[in-house]
This record gives sequence, C-alpha cells and structure tokens, in this order.
Amino acid sequence: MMERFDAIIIGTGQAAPPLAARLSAEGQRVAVIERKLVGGTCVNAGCTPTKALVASARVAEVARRAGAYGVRTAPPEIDMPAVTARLQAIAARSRTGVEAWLDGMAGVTLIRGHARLDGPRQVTVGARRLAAPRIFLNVGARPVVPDLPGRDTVRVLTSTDMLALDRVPGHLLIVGGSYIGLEFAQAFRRLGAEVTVIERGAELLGREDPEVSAAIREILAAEGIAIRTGAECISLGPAPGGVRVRLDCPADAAQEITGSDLLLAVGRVANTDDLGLETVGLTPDARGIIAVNERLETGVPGLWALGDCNGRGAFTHTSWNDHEILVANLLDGADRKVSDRIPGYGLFIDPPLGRVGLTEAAARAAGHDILTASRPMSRVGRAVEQGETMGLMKVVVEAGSGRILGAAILGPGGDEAVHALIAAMTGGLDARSLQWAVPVHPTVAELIPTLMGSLAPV
Ligand SMILES: Cc1cc2nc3c(=O)[nH]c(=O)nc-3n(C[C@H](O)[C@H](O)[C@H](O)COP(=O)(O)OP(=O)(O)OC[C@H]3O[C@@H](n4cnc5c(N)ncnc54)[C@H](O)[C@@H]3O)c2cc1C
Ligand SMILES: NC(=O)c1ccc[n+]([C@@H]2O[C@H](COP(=O)([O-])OP(=O)(O)OC[C@H]3O[C@@H](n4cnc5c(N)ncnc54)[C@H](O)[C@@H]3O)[C@@H](O)[C@H]2O)c1
Repeated sequence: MMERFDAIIIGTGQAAPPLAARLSAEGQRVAVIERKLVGGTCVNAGCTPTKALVASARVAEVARRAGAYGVRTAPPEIDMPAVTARLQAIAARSRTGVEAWLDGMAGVTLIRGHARLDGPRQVTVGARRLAAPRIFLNVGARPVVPDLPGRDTVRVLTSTDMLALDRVPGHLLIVGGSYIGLEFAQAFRRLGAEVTVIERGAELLGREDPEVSAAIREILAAEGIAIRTGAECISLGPAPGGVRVRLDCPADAAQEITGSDLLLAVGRVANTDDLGLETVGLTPDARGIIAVNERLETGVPGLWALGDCNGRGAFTHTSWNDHEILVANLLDGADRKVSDRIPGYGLFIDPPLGRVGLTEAAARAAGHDILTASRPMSRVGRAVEQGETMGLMKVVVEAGSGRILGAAILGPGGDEAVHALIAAMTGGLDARSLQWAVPVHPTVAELIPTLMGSLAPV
C-alpha cells in the first residue's frame, strides 16, 4: 500500500526539524525518516559533543595554568570516562529535545529506517512505500576513510570514534590539519595525550590567510603539539603498541612517526551512495555531493537537497539557513538564494577563530582592489588582561566603496566578536560607519573601529 504525504524529508540533520515544523504549521502531512540518531551529526557526533569535549579540555588547561594567575591548585587529573560521559549526556539531552520537538508537530510522522528514492516523488523504507509531491534530502555526511596504503593493517579512528573514548591516548597521531583534526588535537593534548598532526598541505587550514594559519600553528605548537605539514605521501602500518605513519616517498628516505592511536580527519563524504539517486537520474560527485541551484533545487522537479549533501556549506548554520531559504521561497513567496548568504564559521580551538567572508587571497583572486588592517592580540587590552595574547585580528575591505569583504578574529572570544562584522556585513554597513561605533571597553571587539581606522593598501 502506498502511504501518501504532502512532503517527505529524508534525514534529520539541521534543516529537517525546522522545515518539518513549518510544514506542519501550514497544515501539511509530513513523513520524516531517520535511519540512525535523530538530530544527525551536529547533535550526536559533531558540534555538540566536540564543544563539550573542548570545554573539559579548557578546564584542564586553566587548572594547569592557574599558578600564572596567582592561584595555587594541584595538577589536574583527567577522568576520561567522566569527560566522555559528560559529552554524551549533553548530546543525548539535545537529541531527546529534537525527538520531542518532532513528536509534538501535528501531522508529522517520524519513521525509523533507511530511506531510498524509488523514482520521482516516491520513497521506500524497508517494506513501506511512501509518496509525496515534495521530497527534501537532508542526509548529511560521514567521515572519509581513504584507501591509504596500509590502512587495513591498523585500527583507524574517526571523529565519531573519538567521542566514545574512555581513555586518553598515549600518543595520538592525527592525519588532517583542518577543523576536525585541530579541534581534537588541542582537546586531547590538554587532556594529557602526546599529539602529532600530519597534514598533506603546506599549511594547517590551507584556506585561511597565511598569517592566520601561522598563528594557529604557533598556538598549537606552544601547547606541545607536534605538527608536520607537507606530508604528501602517507602510508600506515602497525608498530609495537600502536601504529606508525610513514610520511614521505620514496620509502627508503621516509620519516616515520609512531603513536598509540590514529585519527583520520581528512574530510567527509555525503550519505548519497545508497539513496536511490539513480532512480531519478541523478549522479552525485566524487564527494557524494548532489548539485543544486541557487534555490536548492536538484535537477529533478519536486526534489530539493539541504545541508552538507548539497556542497553549498558544511556547517550547522548553513544547513539551518538552507531550510530558511526553502521556507521563504516555497511558502512565503520570496526569492532567496544561497549566494545571498555571507559565509561565516568558527574553529573552536582555544583561543577560537571567528571568520566571515573572504580571506585576503580570495578577495584578490576575485579581482577586488583591497585595503587591509590587522592587529596582534598582544596589543588588545582584554587579551593582555586575560593572559591570552596569541592570535590576531584582520579585516579586508574593498578600496573605494569601503565594503567589508571579510575578517578573521583569532583570540579570546574571537568566535563571538566576529559577529559584530557578520552583522555589519549583513546590514550593508561599510568600514567608515563602523569606525564611528562606540564599543564597550574592555573587549576584543572594541578594536574593530580602530582596525577600520588603520586600513591601508597592501
Ligand atoms: C566532529 C565534528 C564537529 C563539527 N563541529 C561543527 C561546529 O562546531 N560548527 C558547525 O557549524 N558545524 C560543525 N560540524 C558540521 C555539522 O555537524 C554539519 O554541518 C551539520 O550537522 C549539518 O548536517 P546536515 O544537516 O547536512 O545533516 P546531518 O546532521 O549530517 O544529518 C543527516 C541525517 O540523515 C540521516 N540519513 C542519512 N541517510 C539517510 C537515509 N538514506 N535514510 C534515513 N536517514 C538518513 C543520518 O543518519 C543523519 O542523522 C561538525 C562536524 C563534525 C563531524
Ligand atoms: N568548527 C567547525 O565548524 C567544524 C568543526 C569540525 C568539523 N566541521 C565540518 O566538518 C567537515 C570535515 O572536516 P575535516 O577537518 O575532516 O575536513 P576538511 O575537508 O576541512 O579538511 C581535511 C584536511 O585533511 C587534509 N588531508 C586530506 N587528505 C590527506 C592525507 N592523505 N594526508 C594528510 N592530510 C590530508 C586536507 O589537506 C585538509 O587539510 C568540514 O568541512 C567542516 O565543515 C566543522
């Protein structure tokens, strides 16, 4: 028997619950299908548990450094099962919150199981057959485990595995020096592990401006994290008590690093390989990404893709914003586009990096005539008072118009302070208007007007 709905949503990532809520409020009958944990990656294996882990690690670090602030404490002892239990409890609370939210939506049916498209406007979940004129894909992504030489000879951990560890690794080797690799690197170093990050690119976080990447490297190195960049030719193998990573080719000249555990943090692939896309004539790219247009429509009428699986952002807030774009266009008569979004994100090491818009290199590549300004955290009063002076803030502005193109704030509260610039860019304020703001002292954001006053060509 075919079960008929007004809409079907596959996956309960960050876009699905609010989309279901709005469709429900419109009186629609909606099927929401989840094969694993309601709430998806962010809630269960991403943002929520990792930031809880980062919080435990920060407490350990503060305790360790207490003496520098005139506070005497005993050296901290890490109870890793308690750290993990805490992050899992926070994730579980978040998950049950999303479940309760979905349960309370009139006309919404949550179906547990693996969904597959079965031609346009039809879906199967086990033996059940569902149909709807509108189908929304919010299936997210999972860690890539590439076929590195020797991979099958060692135990490889993914970001999800790291969040279930009940012990601190003796020496954690992390392949991949981007968001996931660096957040785990610092957290586990602070919890007592020796940590080595191995990155193929010439720099950590290769998409950032070089001075930002360099400052991040300095912050991590100062905590005793070993960093090896330019490791182009990695192979894996067992070693007594753990794993070895061979870094270079040719093998006879290779440098080897041995450790107790290995985390692969080399990107994610969208969950689209087993979604029945072939039944609607769609072929995802090598990373599993389904192509969409500015309105998140796939090439198939009545089929949209939201969140990580559409390749237009790989963050919780971009997935949530995808639902806002859809709701505005489908239900509110608007014409909102993905390209209207000003991209922002954070890297939640400590101190954190807050980013918005273009880097200097990207602004140049896009042909802008630019002005820039930057200031080290060592010259920001609040950072000095807190004894956290590593990092910098930097802004990129279009010469002539004064349009703010992008910014990076790496320092205490950088993930929050950057929102002053996100708000200014969203509201279309230019650099000159911000120069006359009267910010609160002593904050990191109070330096934004000063930065705007010191813009210069580069
Ligand atoms: C370790 C880690 C840390 C992160 N930290 C941050 C952060 O600090 N800030 C940030 O903005 N982002 C962060 N992210 C990224 C963020 O988690 C994702 O961008 C976000 O969850 C959006 O995902 P989504 O909405 O596309 O889907 P997801 O959250 O991935 O959810 C997709 C859901 O679909 C289900 N599903 C898949 N296929 C099917 C199917 N065929 N049938 C039924 N169900 C299916 C899956 O089980 C899953 O529950 C982090 C990610 C990781 C891995
Ligand atoms: N703070 C946040 O918002 C946050 C935190 C964690 C994850 N995320 C999301 O998760 C996604 C995945 O993060 P990620 O860090 O796994 O991936 P990523 O794609 O950002 O980075 C992967 C890194 O691994 C390196 N790499 C790839 N293959 C390699 C190899 N064979 N040897 C050595 N290095 C190699 C790449 O050069 C790159 O630096 C991100 O796109 C991000 O959106 C976000």
